[in-house]
Amino acid sequence: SDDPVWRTIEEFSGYPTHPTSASLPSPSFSVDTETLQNQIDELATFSDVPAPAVTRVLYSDKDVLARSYIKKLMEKAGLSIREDAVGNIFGRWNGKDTSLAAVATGSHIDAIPFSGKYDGVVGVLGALEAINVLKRSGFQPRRSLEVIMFTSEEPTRFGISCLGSRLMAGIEELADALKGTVDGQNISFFDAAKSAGYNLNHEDLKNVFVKKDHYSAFIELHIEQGPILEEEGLPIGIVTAIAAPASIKVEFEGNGGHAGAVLMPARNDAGLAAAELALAVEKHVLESGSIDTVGTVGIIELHPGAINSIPSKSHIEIDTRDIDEKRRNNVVEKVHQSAVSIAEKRRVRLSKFQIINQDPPALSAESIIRAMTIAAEKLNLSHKLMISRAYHDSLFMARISPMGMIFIPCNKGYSHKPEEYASMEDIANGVKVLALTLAKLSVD
Ligand SMILES: NC(=O)N[C@@H](O)C(=O)O
Ligand SMILES: [Mn+2]
Ligand SMILES: [Mn+2]
Repeated sequence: SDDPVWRTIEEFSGYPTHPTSASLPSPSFSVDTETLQNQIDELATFSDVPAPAVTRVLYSDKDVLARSYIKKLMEKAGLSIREDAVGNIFGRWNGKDTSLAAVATGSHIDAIPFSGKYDGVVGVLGALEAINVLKRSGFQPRRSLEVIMFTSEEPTRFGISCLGSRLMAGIEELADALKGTVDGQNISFFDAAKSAGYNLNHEDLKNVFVKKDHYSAFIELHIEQGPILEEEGLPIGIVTAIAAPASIKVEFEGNGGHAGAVLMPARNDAGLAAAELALAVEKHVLESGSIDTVGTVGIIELHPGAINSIPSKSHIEIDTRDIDEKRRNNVVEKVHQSAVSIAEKRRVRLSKFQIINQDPPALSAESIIRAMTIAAEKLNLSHKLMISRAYHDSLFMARISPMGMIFIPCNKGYSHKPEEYASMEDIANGVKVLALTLAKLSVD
């Protein structure tokens, strides 16, 4: 064919994609943008808050509705559907040689409180459309292609990020920790899962573990969640590494007391200890010597939470990241020292300093970076190599499979807020690069 994309697919698959019989209309390598936009908009309606914001928390009623919606779309795409014990959902398109390890792609649909409708969603609905694009083109994969909707990439309900992909990566500690894990309403992980239709007990968690060579490759399409691609007018980002996230839960306890009657010298205010620690996080991050080090205190809760009562207990959750694991660990250590010295100085008890996760960064596989680069070039889409400062399920899929990520621009780099937005033109470009990359990797 004279069409560069076809030539590429023919090259990839080693056989003509254009069915020779004159009867079949020649297909076009195009994304059904209207349907895809409708799907993104419809999925956003499964939310616990009114539009344009989206809140969709793990195993909530809206999450269950959204999961059924995804399964319906997988069925429509002609995929065979499987769900594991914690609700990771798999849609498979069998290749010509099902004995070969499959190529997987996917992302998440859970959304933190008051966020947008593109984070993760583009990587799930876009993956399904990439499959549809290849099917419409008459392409037949050699390796099977599998779309994965990961359970709970966001840490909202149980404070654990990438819960589904961590378990797939076989992280035993997490399986153990889930035994005693409860959410803010004291509902256990297992009870929450049961309420969403996942009747599992602790023993079942190991069945979620995936063997190292189960997949030959994993690719995730995602909005950049930063401003670079938009600022540089580039449609495609090829991710080379994902920064290393860590999260910490800290609690201080003091005597509390009456806001009027207790004089300042007699106080040991757990609230002020929390405030001081939050500023210490910022100080340690700013002193790391690198712009790549970030730190956020996204949660501070005070008990009893009354204006005229001195806080007797404070609960703080800290998120710190860096592409340099050692530098990130230094920050974690310094934050720990600050928590201890603040507790001493303010005569409060440091009742909890719990490191929830302290993950290493992940590198993309050269082979997949090459396949994504070729795909972008064949599609005449300018692109750049870049790192991801946000974490993704890819961070853990990299432990069991060669990994790669495709970024598309998003409005002003906004994310985790209702103003999050990616144009359908940019999404369609991402879907095409993903489709071509999947085609290539499925015949490798
Ligand atoms: N991609 C993304 O937003 N992941 C988040 O959970 C994060 O905090 O990085
Ligand atoms: Mn997110
Ligand atoms: Mn995401």
